[in-house]
Amino acid sequence: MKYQTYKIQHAISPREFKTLGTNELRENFLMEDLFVSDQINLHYTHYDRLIVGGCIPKTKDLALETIEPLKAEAFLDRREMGIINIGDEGEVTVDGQSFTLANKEALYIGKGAKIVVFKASGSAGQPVFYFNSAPAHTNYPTKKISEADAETVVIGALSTSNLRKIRKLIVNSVVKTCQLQMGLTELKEGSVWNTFPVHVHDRRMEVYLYFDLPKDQMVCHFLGEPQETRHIWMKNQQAVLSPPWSIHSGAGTSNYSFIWGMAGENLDYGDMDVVSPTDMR
Ligand SMILES: O=C[C@H](O)[C@@H](O)CC(=O)C(=O)O
Ligand SMILES: [Zn+2]
Repeated sequence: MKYQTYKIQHAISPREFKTLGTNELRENFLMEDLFVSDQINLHYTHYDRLIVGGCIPKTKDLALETIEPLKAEAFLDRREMGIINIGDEGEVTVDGQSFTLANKEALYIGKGAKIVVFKASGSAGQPVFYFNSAPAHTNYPTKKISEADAETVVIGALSTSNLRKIRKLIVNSVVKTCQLQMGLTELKEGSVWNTFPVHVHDRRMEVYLYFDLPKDQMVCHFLGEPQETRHIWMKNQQAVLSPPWSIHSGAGTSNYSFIWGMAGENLDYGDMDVVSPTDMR
């Protein structure tokens, strides 16, 4: 398929992780060019087989095609998927049913959906769709999740530069999901640290997409075991993988938002092993 690309991301062990230099770290964890006009770009990861994707349907509709590694007729034959729009209002169709997604709205698509189409923007504003897909054991109904449907919490404080609002969009208290969980966190102006104090959850992998980062600003993302950390400098609209054994946290040169997505063992959002800041290395 000309407008669709995919890349395989192999799993890295903690032992191998320690030996990686800057370029190898970036190659194995950073997804730099997810969003290209009129293209669907996918990363098939070997962390819980989560697929990370992005697309900007500008001049043509982009139908999500199966990819060879799935050995499946349709992309979602054995998978579920969550889409979040980080651009202007746009439309996605699932087997002919249309869903309008405003900025920061989500769509859960259940296993077995045959045809998913990201509709061209035409002359309206430009939607930018980000999505995660994980293997699924059963079919749950496709459902749109708006901000009003989400479970929202405000945590952190301005005094510790980590005041942020977490919008849990695809979690089991909001929508039936097999293993995929997704949500969106917005840092308040003046706050730069996400997910601090840090945590790991060896039961689940995670992926972050940073967005709404002002021009020329960067996020320094931290990963690795809590006592063996590394960093990756990231630009707006780039995503980064977090193996189950890794922390996932970042500090920006301004405030920003990010989408988190997880797959793995359980659906308990709060199941995290928190690390004391003074134990970090
Ligand atoms: O396991 C959960 C994820 O790491 C995120 O939801 C954390 C987050 O959004 C935050 O603290 O800002
Ligand atoms: Zn986490």
